[in-house]
Amino acid sequence: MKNLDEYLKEQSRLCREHDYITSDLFHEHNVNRGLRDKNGIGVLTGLTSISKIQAYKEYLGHKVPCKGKLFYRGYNIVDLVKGPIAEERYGFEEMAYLLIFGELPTEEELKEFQQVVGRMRGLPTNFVRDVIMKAPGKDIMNTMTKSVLTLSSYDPNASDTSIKNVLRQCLMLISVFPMLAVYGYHAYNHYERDSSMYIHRPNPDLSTAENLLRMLRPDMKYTELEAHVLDIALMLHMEHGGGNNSTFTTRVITSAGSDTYAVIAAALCALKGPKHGGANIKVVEMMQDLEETVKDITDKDKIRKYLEDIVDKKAFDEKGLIYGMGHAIYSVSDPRAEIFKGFVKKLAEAKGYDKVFAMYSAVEELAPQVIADKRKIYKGVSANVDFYSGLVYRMLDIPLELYTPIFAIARVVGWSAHRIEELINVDKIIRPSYLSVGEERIYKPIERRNVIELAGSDPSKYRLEEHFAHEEEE
Ligand SMILES: CC(=O)SCCNC(=O)CCNC(=O)[C@H](O)C(C)(C)COP(=O)(O)OP(=O)(O)OC[C@H]1O[C@@H](n2cnc3c(N)ncnc32)[C@H](O)[C@@H]1OP(=O)(O)O
Ligand SMILES: O=C([O-])CC(=O)C(=O)O
Repeated sequence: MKNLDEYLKEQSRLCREHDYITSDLFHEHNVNRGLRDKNGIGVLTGLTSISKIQAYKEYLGHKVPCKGKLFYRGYNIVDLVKGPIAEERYGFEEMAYLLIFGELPTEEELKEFQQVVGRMRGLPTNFVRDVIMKAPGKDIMNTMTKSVLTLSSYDPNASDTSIKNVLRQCLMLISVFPMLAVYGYHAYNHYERDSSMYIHRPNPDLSTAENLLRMLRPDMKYTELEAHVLDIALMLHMEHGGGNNSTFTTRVITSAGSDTYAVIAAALCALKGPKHGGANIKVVEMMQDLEETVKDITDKDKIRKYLEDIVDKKAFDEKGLIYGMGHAIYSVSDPRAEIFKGFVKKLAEAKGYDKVFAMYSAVEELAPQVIADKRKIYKGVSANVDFYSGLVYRMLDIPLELYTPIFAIARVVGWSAHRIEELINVDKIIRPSYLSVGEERIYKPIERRNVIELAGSDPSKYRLEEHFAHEEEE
């Protein structure tokens, strides 16, 4: 009897042998891997009016990469972020109203919406004790998924997919996501890391960003600046079209008729992947590893060498990826990374993080060159939204474990809008096709499976005759 490790090693070889499909076959059958062509343009699978991403422009009859632009319900994200900053108010709730209901709210509509969200920001009796505190773990995205699925048990109308009911469920989830994330972190911090635990209740009169900091900090204190920075980060992460991995997951599972809890739990599982929202944790870990490896973080040659080692799968997690770089759609730039960079610079200066900021800037400059040297680049690579977000959270003293959950606290709004749009417009299950490139084989009884066919005999003919004989008998 082999030990489990040996068994798994051998059996994995079988998986690789039988599952490997050569790149030529994808090419031959015109299959766009990852549902995208080489230019990064996705296979068209749906229509949406929730947001628009522009990464190409027409030039002399050709599509050429351009600076990225993002629109929520037709409004440029740059203007949407600038508005609340200029008017010194929090923008997350306003953007949520816009994304879900399709128009900017009036003052009264916004106030009413804020009250609804504030009122819904409560968990069922003993939910924190009975669910969140049980089996806590470092992976807060998994903790949140568990909590979302368990919330369905407390909802007598869990499987009702009418728009009114789904809207209620979505608004409730948007409201409680900060609690699921922060309390999940406190449970982990206490039970796994032996720190003190405190559970602060949210204040219904405060914004999502303020509540998040209030519940996170032991003394419930935060500065206006900190809450506004977090609010901007939330606004930038709320929505990104129907095709991003977690939103597409939302649409796929919605199309199967599943309930809101199942759909949002699945979207969380998609978002946490290190190639998607989980990249924000990876960026910070990679930068820490860079600092430790390179020592002198002002030496650009050493930084370049480190990045080359990453792409050659010799450094960091040996996956060959420089996290926070590259995007499925954007090429020249991601507008959100640019907005982030602007205020990260100011915050870094104010908080004494100048050197760290310079290191990020160096990676931002060098990584596209290194990737272009070592990979086949068709559309260009630049910093994405996950590149600077971790540095912002670090400067806000937010623990690493909460970086991807913060992304989820924002993106649950986009998922909700897409779930509702899918329910309103489409009643077809999403079911693309896969071409089978495997051969048909004739069943062989178990006692004959290790019989070696005689030299000179044609095993396929032999099996075929046997097959027909079997059919005749029937
Ligand atoms: C919120 C978000 O989801 S934003 C994205 C967050 N993810 C990350 O930051 C992880 C790092 N980045 C990546 O893994 C990728 O850039 C993705 C998954 C985002 C997009 O991947 P793709 O669509 O395949 O990118 P693209 O088509 O531009 O890739 C072209 C080539 O550059 C490589 N490449 C792209 N980004 C990177 C990167 N960050 N590091 C190393 N190589 C990269 C690809 O592997 C590919 O090379 P290959 O054809 O030799 O395998
Ligand atoms: O669109 C994508 O592929 C990734 C994503 O969610 C984002 O950039 O916000």
